[in-house]
Amino acid sequence: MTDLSKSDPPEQLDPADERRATPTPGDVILKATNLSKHFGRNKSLVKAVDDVSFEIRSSEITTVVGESGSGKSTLARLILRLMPPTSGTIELHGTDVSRIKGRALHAYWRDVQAVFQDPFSAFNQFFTVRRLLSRSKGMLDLKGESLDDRMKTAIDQVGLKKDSLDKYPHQLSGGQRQRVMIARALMMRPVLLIADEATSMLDASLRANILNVLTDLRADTGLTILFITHDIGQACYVSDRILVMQHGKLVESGPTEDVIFRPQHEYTQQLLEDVPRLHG
Ligand SMILES: Nc1ncnc2c1ncn2[C@@H]1O[C@H](COP(=O)(O)OP(=O)(O)OP(=O)(O)O)[C@@H](O)[C@H]1O
Repeated sequence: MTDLSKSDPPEQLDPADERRATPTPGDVILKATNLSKHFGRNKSLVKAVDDVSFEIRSSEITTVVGESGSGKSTLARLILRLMPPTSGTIELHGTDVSRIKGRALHAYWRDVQAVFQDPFSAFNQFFTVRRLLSRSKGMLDLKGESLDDRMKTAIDQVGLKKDSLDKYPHQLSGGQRQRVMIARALMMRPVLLIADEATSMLDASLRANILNVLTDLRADTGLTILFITHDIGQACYVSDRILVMQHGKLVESGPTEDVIFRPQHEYTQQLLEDVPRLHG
């Protein structure tokens, strides 16, 4: 019989790691405070993101909605840390990540993954899905799991069959390719998945399909998602919370029900007028 009193004490987790490992649904995992990104100067100054504050909660789908040019993609790029903010902060699990560099930034890029509009550009037409997914091997923290198992889990989570791994891009539909891109992101076991206009290049039926993949992931795995769209109808379909952006400003935010059925800001009301059936 093992003498438990003599066994090694359990490894102590850093409090931040502990929160990461077991986030409670609804906990704030990412917090943006007075975040701004300005381009140009003087007369050509563009305030793409202008003093924006919000929180993203664990196991929720938060959607940023706004018309073209409202600053959605710039906000996504800031959160992805593809560029530094002009001012303001981004905290992940309470740690300021707005200006991190080097290894810390690489670790952050594992935690915060993204899928973009165009599921075609990332594919090399001569590579199978397996080869495409294997390319992220160097960035993965497999924790003893085999690469093959990690790939199969991810493919399964997005509702693709295992034989998809041996397919070439031309053998997949646009929707299937976008699922592969989501699987590639999931292989990193991200804390947050950003889907930036991830359905825009798909036709209506495939669009619904991808939205369902996202809502299923949230329901089945507790994944936290930041969904970015110009379409308030899609925002209503998938979101727990909605953030409405206009000219770089956050003009309204709240639980989906409140924003959709009791919009306070004129701009939100205007966006909703374009979706009469939904509003009715
Ligand atoms: N690198 C840049 N240099 C200068 N201006 C930029 C840059 N990136 C974005 N902008 C400007 O910032 C504003 C917001 O752009 P952004 O792409 O974030 O909006 P968006 O809501 O995502 O629009 P879309 O849906 O059309 O992509 C626009 O006026 C855009 O021209």
